[in-house]
Amino acid sequence: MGAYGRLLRYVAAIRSEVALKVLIGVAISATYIGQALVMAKAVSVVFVGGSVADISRYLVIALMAVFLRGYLTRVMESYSKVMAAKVKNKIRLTIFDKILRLGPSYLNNKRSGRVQSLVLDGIESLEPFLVYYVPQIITISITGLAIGIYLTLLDWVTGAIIIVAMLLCVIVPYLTVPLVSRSIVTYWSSYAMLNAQYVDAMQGMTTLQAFKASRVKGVELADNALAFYRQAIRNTTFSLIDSGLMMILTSIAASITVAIAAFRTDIGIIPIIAVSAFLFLAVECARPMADLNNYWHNSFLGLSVAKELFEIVDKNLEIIEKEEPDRTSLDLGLPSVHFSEVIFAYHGGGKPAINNVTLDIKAGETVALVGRSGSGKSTIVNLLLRFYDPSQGKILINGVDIKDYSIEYLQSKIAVVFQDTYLFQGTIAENLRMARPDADDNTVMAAAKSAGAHDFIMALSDGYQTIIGERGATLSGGEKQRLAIARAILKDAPLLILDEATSNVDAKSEALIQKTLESLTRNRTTIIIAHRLSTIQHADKIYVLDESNLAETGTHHELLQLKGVYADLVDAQRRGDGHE
Ligand SMILES: Nc1ncnc2c1ncn2[C@@H]1O[C@H](COP(=O)(O)OP(=O)(O)OP(=O)(O)O)[C@@H](O)[C@H]1O
Repeated sequence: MGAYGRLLRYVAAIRSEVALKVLIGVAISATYIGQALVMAKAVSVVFVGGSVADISRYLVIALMAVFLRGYLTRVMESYSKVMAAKVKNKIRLTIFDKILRLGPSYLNNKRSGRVQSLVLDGIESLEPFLVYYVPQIITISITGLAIGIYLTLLDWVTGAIIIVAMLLCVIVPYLTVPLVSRSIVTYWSSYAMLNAQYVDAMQGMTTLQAFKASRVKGVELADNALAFYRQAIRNTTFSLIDSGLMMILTSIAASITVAIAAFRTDIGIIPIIAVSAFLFLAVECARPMADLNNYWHNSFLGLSVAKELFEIVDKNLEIIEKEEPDRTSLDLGLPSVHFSEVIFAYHGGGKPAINNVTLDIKAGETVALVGRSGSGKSTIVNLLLRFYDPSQGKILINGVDIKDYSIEYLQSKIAVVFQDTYLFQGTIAENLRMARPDADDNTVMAAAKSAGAHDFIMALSDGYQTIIGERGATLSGGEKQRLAIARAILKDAPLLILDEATSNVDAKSEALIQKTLESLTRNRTTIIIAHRLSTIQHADKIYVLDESNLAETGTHHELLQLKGVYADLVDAQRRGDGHE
């Protein structure tokens, strides 16, 4: 089914609202038709020399129709907004849910500005089609049919001309679809590209300024804005030509109708009142047609965006959940983790990010993963969280393949402190409660205290209610990391992953956090990824990765004695020439 047909399914989801809107639309048309008929009557009364009282009566009825229409139009407009909010919300939820299920691997290859344009502006542009065009075409079918039948009964020749003209008005705009849609697709692409570049420039503002590249980026943005402007003008031109053609077509049809009706009256086939009826009703047929054409043009952007939206809806999930997934085996004591000859390569990544890696982490152990940058440590975490599935090999937790677990259940049992802490626009308390929404204030505060975050939070203007900017823009790297640790403490999951957990904090905070982490790891199975090798000397086991392969395994002392990769890393760190 094409994008149009699929969009209609969303209209079906709000069918009662559409039905009510059509009803109001028909009522509005009825006021137009009523007014036209009354005016026709008034004009014919003038011709036969009727009294002023008669004419005034008709004019009063016409005036009442005008007021009633004004009221109904207002009701319909506000109702349209409610409908629009409902249907757009429904589509946004569907897309958002799908993107979440597609997971990080999907977004890795996308520009965030592009996805943002699609989900926000793209869905916004569906409103004219879903909320205006579709109800209008149903309304026109009903009222057009009624007027057509009425006029055909008055005079079938003139009535037939009006019906043919109305059909042409619906069909003709479709003939320009190939031309206009090409132009709109280009328009949308240049808009999405401009948006993506803008978001990119905003996010990388500090880098641009540090490298004095703001001007170059500004010129690039200006060029793209110009291209977008040109495309917008081209679209408007197409739209105006099309609307102009429609206006000419409807005017010609109305004039021919009235001329033929006048001629047939003159030769005595139809009465004079019929000419007046044709005169006014022909105009009433043209008006909703012009509206329809308008809605059609406004719908075009949405219709081209819809294809892109449905590409997301149709995208196959790479991470598929089992039909009746396991939701219990992770509750059986502390988890053990086993990687069995796991191989994994990212899409477009070329060589495997981890190659034939076997790990054996016993329940309650604290193990460390170390290795040079790019050796595959974070990839192991990504696989454990099922952001990706291994190309070969198996990952077992508590002896069960992680593919057999419900993804939500699996992820609820793992607390991670990522290298790059993501904080959302909102209060500190809200950001912490993400880990456990039902946590009361005391529990939130206790977690922050344990993570060494309480003091700096209290020093902020509104304490836990302080709003932190997007991505925690108003906090230092170390502060963000302590909030991330507090989140992990709040989550209270049996498997804890600390990815470079203390890399962003000063020596004093690090000592404090180390103490917290020691108590935190006591009743958990913990995987620590650390470049500061001093912090993992007491780990039960250290796995050393080297160029995607597992190079060495052992305790700190055993590995030092091996005088291999680990000993080199420790040596390099001692000499103070960086982490590697
Ligand atoms: N999303 C991705 N797409 C493609 N390749 C990736 C992706 N993420 C990581 N890689 C590649 O996979 C390899 C392993 O990366 P990984 O992030 O696991 O290393 P790491 O040991 O955690 O490095 P670091 O200590 O610098 O964080 C690297 O070669 C990296 O370039």
